[in-house]
Amino acid sequence: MDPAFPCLHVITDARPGRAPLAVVTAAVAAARQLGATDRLAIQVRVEDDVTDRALFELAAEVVARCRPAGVTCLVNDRLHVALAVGAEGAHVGAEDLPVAAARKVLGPAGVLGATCRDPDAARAAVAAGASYLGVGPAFATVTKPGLPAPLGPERIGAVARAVPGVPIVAIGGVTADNAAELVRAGAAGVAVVGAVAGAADPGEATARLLKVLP
Ligand SMILES: Cc1ncc(COP(=O)(O)OP(=O)(O)O)c(N)n1
Ligand SMILES: Cc1ncsc1CCOP(=O)(O)O
Ligand SMILES: [Mg+2]
Repeated sequence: MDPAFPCLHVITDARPGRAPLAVVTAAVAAARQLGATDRLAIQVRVEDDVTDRALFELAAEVVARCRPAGVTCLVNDRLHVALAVGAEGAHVGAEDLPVAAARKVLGPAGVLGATCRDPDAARAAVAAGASYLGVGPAFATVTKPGLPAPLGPERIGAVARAVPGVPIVAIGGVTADNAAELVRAGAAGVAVVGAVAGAADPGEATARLLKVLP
């Protein structure tokens, strides 16, 4: 697996009342303080009713904070915005462009994540051009409604074994207290919303996660 692949994906929470840019600034600063900016990715994720213009403006500000620090920036769902802001890549799921189409839009060099929940879907997504896989929900989460039952570490490990060498990013209910269990099961890293965006001190929360990840 690529040692440079970020093991911590902090996903923005742009719901009303949240402060995504303050969280991103704190997370990048925490990673910089640990000399771990190459282990951090920021995924810009907004609710579906947010306009492309609003997402573009947010993502451009995130890239402006990530690029100088060497932090990877990914954009959720909307490939055209990822390209427009010069992000390293994007993440797609079942309601987004199919992986092969997303790869075509992104080009061969982009980082393309795909959501999977089982070994067959994982093999198909990698064959279609996914660079890494987001697998979950690992544990119960209230951040995203309507998800299937949690997979747990074992089933996330089964997905990882199906696609050797492809980074598996576990997502859903992940915290600094359960992240190491997911890595032991086979995940290359984790993605979080609430554990950082909902923390009283997002920088400290980022540091705690980086300290328990490979
Ligand atoms: C790292 C990572 N894994 C999974 C997801 C979920 O993406 P998706 O299935 O497209 O759902 P939305 O995030 O669009 O609601 C993710 N964003 N990141
Ligand atoms: C977008 C998404 N996809 C699967 S779980 C999830 C939300 C994860 O949020 P949290 O880290 O707060 O559980
Ligand atoms: Mg999506």
